[in-house]
Amino acid sequence: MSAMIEFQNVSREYRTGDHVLKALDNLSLKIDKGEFVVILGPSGAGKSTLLNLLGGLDTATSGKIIVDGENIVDYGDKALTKYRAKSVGFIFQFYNLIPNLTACENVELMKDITDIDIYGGKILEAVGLRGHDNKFPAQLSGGEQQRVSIARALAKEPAMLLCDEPTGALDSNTGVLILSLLQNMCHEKNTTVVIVTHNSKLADAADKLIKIKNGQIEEVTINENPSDVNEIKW
Ligand SMILES: Nc1ncnc2c1ncn2[C@@H]1O[C@H](COP(=O)(O)OP(=O)(O)OP(=O)(O)O)[C@@H](O)[C@H]1O
Repeated sequence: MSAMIEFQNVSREYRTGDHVLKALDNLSLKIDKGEFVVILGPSGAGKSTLLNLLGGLDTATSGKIIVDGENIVDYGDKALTKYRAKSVGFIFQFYNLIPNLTACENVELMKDITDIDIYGGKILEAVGLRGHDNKFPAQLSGGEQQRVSIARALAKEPAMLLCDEPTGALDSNTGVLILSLLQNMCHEKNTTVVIVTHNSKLADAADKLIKIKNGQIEEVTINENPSDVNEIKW
């Protein structure tokens, strides 16, 4: 497998007065195309910072982030916007749904940035939201809104899906349904999936487990026989 993503000596510093906090400290890692990657680490370790840098939502202080052969740290605003729109699907805890569009319309919005046919109702059904197509975000629960945002991220079939605690607001059955969908995207569409979580049980399902501590890599484990998400005892 080719290394689709490579962090080379990446640091992200935050300065407050004389104090410099290194959210990421000279971190290097590789992620292959189509890998199901789980990132674990204590609170404040730098997990979200890593995901934000990879998604082009934040800029590294130093180092290179190579994606498909290009260093995205060098991208200007226009190239970054295109990168985020075309290559990356975000599944974050904030939903960012458009309030005056229905669930189905929120998903089908992705038609504007992709060439693939998108049938909102079908994707909503896959995330367990059959029959909710015509509801507006305010008529849905927090977990349902999160599933609409997940459906929206899946709809554009991006090369990579970046997920920050994707099941945080969901009950355990729905959480497994979503994780299973993500694992299937990896296996069937060769999507690279990177999940930041506090749930260490997900480690068994990962092709690659990356543990982060104090902005640095603590351990990388390759799992030769990852479990199916549905087989894990949650
Ligand atoms: N905008 C910011 N300004 C200053 N410090 C920040 C900023 N964003 C993050 N940090 C600091 O960077 C460090 C890493 O934060 P990050 O959010 O990446 O951690 P995390 O591993 O995702 O934590 P959690 O599991 O609690 O979400 C923390 O010490 C945090 O306080």
